[in-house]
Amino acid sequence: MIAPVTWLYVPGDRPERFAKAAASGADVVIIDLEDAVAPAGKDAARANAVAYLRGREAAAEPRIHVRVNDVATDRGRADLAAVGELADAVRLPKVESAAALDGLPGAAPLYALLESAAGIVEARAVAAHPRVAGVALGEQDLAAELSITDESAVNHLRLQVVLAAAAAGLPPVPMSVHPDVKDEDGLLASCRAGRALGLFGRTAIHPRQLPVIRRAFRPGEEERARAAEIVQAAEAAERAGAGAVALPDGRFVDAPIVAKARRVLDLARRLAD
Ligand SMILES: CC(C)(COP(=O)(O)OP(=O)(O)OC[C@H]1O[C@@H](n2cnc3c(N)ncnc32)[C@H](O)[C@@H]1OP(=O)(O)O)[C@@H](O)C(=O)NCCC(=O)NCCSC(=O)C[C@H](O)C(=O)O
Ligand SMILES: [Mg+2]
Repeated sequence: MIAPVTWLYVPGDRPERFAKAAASGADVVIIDLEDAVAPAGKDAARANAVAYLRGREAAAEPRIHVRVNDVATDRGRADLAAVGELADAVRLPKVESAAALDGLPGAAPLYALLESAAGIVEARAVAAHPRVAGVALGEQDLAAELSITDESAVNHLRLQVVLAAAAAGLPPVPMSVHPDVKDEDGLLASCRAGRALGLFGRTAIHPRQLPVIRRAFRPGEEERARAAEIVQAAEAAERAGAGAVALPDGRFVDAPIVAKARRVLDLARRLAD
């Protein structure tokens, strides 16, 4: 299965926006009970999320995740108890150790947000926890803690999480939010840089960011044509009963390259206009 490309946050205290988010074309909608909601709105946000999840059709698209408050707090644990059986997955903010995930109730798949120095340092152990279905960075919190303003410095942190996820056999890591919703050029450039680092897909805060993200992660024509060439050569070799695959230019390709080429073609089809 190809991992989600677009993940759209919607604040839990804006229930009139839930249906808009669900109809936005995002692969995953994340109802946020954490930082997008002011303390005074948090009880209502949880109730809104529960009501929406109870009212939706079973197995409906897109998948709906809920970001709860920090499960080290009473509020976070109460969020988890309320939405854990209803959401398709629960997103945990500010995870700083694998031990923090031990014994969490319910069976919901958990996505761990690593958004502090401690969280990044513990990325491998967190990613390897049996309850964890995916990991991601929270770059706004990280930047605040580490005073990082340069994206090339953030890349160092991103790579640590990319490696941790891959080593644990998790899906690829989606990029963190681009906070300036009007900066489409900056978003596109940043997505392409992230893609080159092995990140895949991105969380958005506004529906207008979704087409930009899809465009950034859509394989280019040259990449698609190259993948098609590899797959055609592999299929021709298979028909001929040959083990080794040679491209018309004489280069050999092996099974992982063919598998990657098939993923590129799947992605190009999925993200075609
Ligand atoms: C960023 C926003 C506050 C902007 O809101 P607003 O100024 O009201 O947007 P617009 O007027 O442009 O809205 C135009 C229409 O689009 C709909 N809309 C906007 N945003 C959303 C959305 N997220 N989901 C669904 N629909 C949305 C509006 O309803 C308008 O529709 P219409 O009236 O029919 O024209 C706002 O976009 C927003 O609140 N975004 C989400 C913020 C959020 O959830 N933040 C938490 C995640 S950030 C994070 O995770 C950081 C991380 O933790 C880290 O540390 O890095
Ligand atoms: Mg955060």
